[in-house]
Amino acid sequence: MKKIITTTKAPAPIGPYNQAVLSGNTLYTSGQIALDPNTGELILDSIEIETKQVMENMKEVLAAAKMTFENVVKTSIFISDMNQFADINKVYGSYFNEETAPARETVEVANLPKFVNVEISMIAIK
Ligand SMILES: C=C(N)C(=O)O
Repeated sequence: MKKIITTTKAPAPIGPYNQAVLSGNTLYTSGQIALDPNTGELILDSIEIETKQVMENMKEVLAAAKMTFENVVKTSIFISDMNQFADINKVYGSYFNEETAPARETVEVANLPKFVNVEISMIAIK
């Protein structure tokens, strides 16, 4: 069974995808970028602020499926510049307990939608 998860508290999709899909007990989220859900504007003031907006968006997507970051088992981080790895890590890490942090990969890519600097997707289990 596939249940589409949507919330107005996170940015609306900017393409042919949903914010998240629940299959059984497993939630697959789309990648979040630093769009402000209220204005539709990008929040790119600094890499820290951008990463925080991504994580806040993701928090709302998880909440729409009645989950929290504690439910997350795997994340994928796409970044435009590996030199920003440490700053992104600092903000990202503040959302998780170090002992129970999810598995993840971080990859540098040539470009991201709307030319943002960071996009994060997650898999969570109920
Ligand atoms: C922002 C996205 N998740 C996308 O364009 O796929």
